[in-house]
Amino acid sequence: MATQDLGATPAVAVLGGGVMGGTLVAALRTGGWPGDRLTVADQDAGRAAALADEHGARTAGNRDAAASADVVLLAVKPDVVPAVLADMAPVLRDGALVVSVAAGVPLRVYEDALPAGTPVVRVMPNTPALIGKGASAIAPGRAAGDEHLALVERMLAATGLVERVAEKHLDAVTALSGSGPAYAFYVIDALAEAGVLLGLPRDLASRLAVATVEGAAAMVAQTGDHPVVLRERVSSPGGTTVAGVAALDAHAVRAGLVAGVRAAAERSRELGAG
Ligand SMILES: NC(=O)C1=CN([C@@H]2O[C@H](COP(=O)(O)OP(=O)(O)OC[C@H]3O[C@@H](n4cnc5c(N)ncnc54)[C@H](OP(=O)(O)O)[C@@H]3O)[C@@H](O)[C@H]2O)C=CC1
Ligand SMILES: O=C(O)[C@@H]1CCC=N1
Repeated sequence: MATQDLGATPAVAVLGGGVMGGTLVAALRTGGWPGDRLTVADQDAGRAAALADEHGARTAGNRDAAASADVVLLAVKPDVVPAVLADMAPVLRDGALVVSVAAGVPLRVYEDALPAGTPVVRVMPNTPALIGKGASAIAPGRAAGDEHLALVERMLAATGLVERVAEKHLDAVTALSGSGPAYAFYVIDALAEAGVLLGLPRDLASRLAVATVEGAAAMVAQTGDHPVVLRERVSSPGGTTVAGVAALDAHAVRAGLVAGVRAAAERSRELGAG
């Protein structure tokens, strides 16, 4: 199989212009990817056109987009992946890289459907990628080398943290950071609602909840201290925080979060089973 010139700016086709496809198109453009090296396809042509217009990209159908791309980025739902692969396999350029963000779908599904030797990289991003605060993990298929991982990292340069992992970790990554923003939004909403319950104006409660979660996350990142150590520093003996944390424990909030992440990982495995 020929090798694409991955050193220049490869032509990228994004198949699926929904939440994550749109996020990645925006991140590519923010990272300096030229609009004329981006093609967007979606089964809803109007959605593809709106996304392409917003970012100065082109549109095409799945097949045409894939046929002219050096990198085909799949951002369709997991159950749609097999049909999209079957459609694009005959037209894929020699050496083209296939990247997919679909939750759960194993690398072997792509490798079995595409021409032998096609390099495939799975990515599990999350929605804060839109503002450069994302957390993504990338895992290579059998034919994907360091140059392909480096290219995917280049594509994700404007999204935030990118970690290389083995595929066996992707269900856990999906459950933790892929779905994770939803848990954080859930916590922020609950904290703000509790403030309202205690009589704070809603907008004030919301600003305090957001700043508190943002500040706590930044403190873990910047100090490198373990969250337990930082929690102890907030907790004066006999004070308000130990009373609050004891109530969280009594309501099994920690166990609930662990159960939530485990349930999401299980669902990721189910999605992969087809
Ligand atoms: N949202 C997130 O936070 C994350 C999502 N992902 C993954 O990203 C993928 C997309 O998810 P998300 O963006 O949320 O979903 P969306 O439903 O927002 O986007 C999927 C898009 O693909 C379109 N589509 C459906 N069938 C086809 C087809 N055959 N060819 C081209 N486009 C098609 C859909 O159109 P229509 O709506 O008409 O069906 C829709 O516009 C999933 O595999 C998911 O696992 C990964 C990490 C995080
Ligand atoms: O909910 C989902 O299935 C996708 C994958 C991770 C985040 N959203």
